[in-house]
Formats: sequence, C-alpha cells, structure tokens
Amino acid sequence: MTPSTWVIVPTYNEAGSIERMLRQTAQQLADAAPGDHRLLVVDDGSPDGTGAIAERIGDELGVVEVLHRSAKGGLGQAYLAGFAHALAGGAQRVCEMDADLSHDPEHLPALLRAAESADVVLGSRYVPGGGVSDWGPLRRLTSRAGCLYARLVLRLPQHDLTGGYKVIRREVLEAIELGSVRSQGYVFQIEITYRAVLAGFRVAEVPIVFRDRTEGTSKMSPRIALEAMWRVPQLRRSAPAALARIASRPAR
Ligand SMILES: Nc1nc2c(ncn2[C@@H]2O[C@H](COP(=O)(O)OP(=O)(O)O[C@H]3O[C@H](CO)[C@@H](O)[C@H](O)[C@@H]3O)[C@@H](O)[C@H]2O)c(=O)[nH]1
Repeated sequence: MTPSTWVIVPTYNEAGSIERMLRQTAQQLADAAPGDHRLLVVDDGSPDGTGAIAERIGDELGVVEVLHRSAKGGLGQAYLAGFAHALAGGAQRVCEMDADLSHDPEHLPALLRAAESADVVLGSRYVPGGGVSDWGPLRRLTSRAGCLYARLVLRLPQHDLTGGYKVIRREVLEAIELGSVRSQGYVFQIEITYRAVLAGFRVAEVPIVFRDRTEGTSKMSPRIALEAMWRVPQLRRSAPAALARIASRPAR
C-alpha cells in the first residue's frame, strides 16, 4: 500500500537526537496512522554522520527513508526536495518536523486529526494552550517579534507563522507552485503558509509546547534572520501577481 501520511525531517548535524526522534515519532504514527505512514529524513551531508544513523534506524523500523543531499542547502530547499519525494510516493498529507525533539512527537496525533478539517495545520506556540519551555527572554522576544512582523506585513490572522511543526495536505502542495519558492532559511515556513492563504486554503492552529533542544545546536544565523527581514515584504509585494495566477487556474 502507498503510505498517505509522510513526516519530513530535515537534518543537518543532528546525530545526538535523530535516533530518539525517529523512534518516538514512528511510535506515534503507528497509533495515529497505522500501516499508512512514512518518515522521510532529508539530510544535507551532515559531517557528524546523521544520515548514516538515520539509515540504520530506517533498516530496523522499516518505515524510514533517507534522502541524501550533497551539501547544506538551507531548510527550505531540503523541504522542497522532501515534498517532491513524498508527493511522488503518494503522500496525501505531509508533516514537517524538526529533528531535535523540540517538536514533541506526542503532539502529532492532534495535528493529524485537525488536518481532517483543515488544509494546513500549524502547530502553534502562540494560541491558548501553546507555549515554549526553556527559552531565555531574548529568544522569546525575537520569536514573538518575528511572528508579529510577518503577521502585520502580510496581514495574516494566524498567530505562529514561523514555527516549523505543521501538516499540509497534498492539494495545497500541488496548488502553491513550489517550483517558484526561493526561501532558503526559516522564512520558508512563512512563505508556504502565506501561499496557502492566498490560494484560499483553510489554515488551522493547534497548540503545541516547543521545547528547546538538549542536543546539538540551532542552525539559526544572522543570514537566515536577514533573509526573513527582506523576504517578508517581498512576499507581500508579489501577492497581487500570485492572486492573478491563482484566479487564472482551472477550478480544482
Ligand atoms: N537538511 C537540512 N536541514 C536543516 C538545515 N538547516 C536546519 N536544518 C534542520 O531543520 C530543523 C530546524 O533547525 P534548527 O536549527 O533546530 O531550528 P531552530 O533554531 O530550533 O528553529 C526552530 O524555530 C524556528 C523559529 O520558530 C522555526 O522557523 C524553525 O523551523 C524551527 O522550528 C533541524 O532538524 C535542523 O537540523 C539545512 O540547511 N539543511
């Protein structure tokens, strides 16, 4: 049977957490989507051997595939490669998850349930019941400011636009012209949600508690932050053209 639920996990130097993450997530999927799921690790040639660990766990669990890319190309490009692979493999819904267990696999069943009545489900830190644990004041402030900036510039009602724990239905990925997505860093998350909203899809938010990683390091960098600063207004400027393209598409 072709699996319909795919969890995509981009990795760069996550050797300390990938095994636990895959085991815990496979366990949740075995309950939430029995016999109908796949985990796809998209590894950008991690020097710490993350890809090889994922292969080993994959052989054992039987539900994990590993896509090996040659070099670090950014979160967005890793997801685009993962989306293409999952869609070709028959995915009907795709989940995005970080490898460092900051996205608790225990939230996955609730996100998948919400995707039965929404086209995109955002795991949200900033709705009642959601939150972050273990972050210092600076990281909290930066994250809230980034979300607020995107909400105001793009005029979106959703509360957590930068989070990376989400479920996206196949129809959305087919409709939003992934070939023209250029975001490389975390702004990719904002761009995908914005494109889905522009295309008229239903976006729901489900509370999650984001835990800071205990292994490895964040890949956030000034370059990634700067990309978000300039690309958000650019997304807003390109919205009329995107809307025109959507309007000229044949009805789904
Ligand atoms: N393949 C690949 N994976 C990458 C790359 N850069 C980061 N990743 C992977 O992407 C995931 C998220 O990266 P982190 O570095 O752990 O992100 P973070 O700083 O904790 O940021 C989190 O919060 C951001 C702001 O809310 C989110 O935008 C982001 O998605 C993530 O949830 C991890 O699994 C990491 O290995 C890359 O260039 N290539």
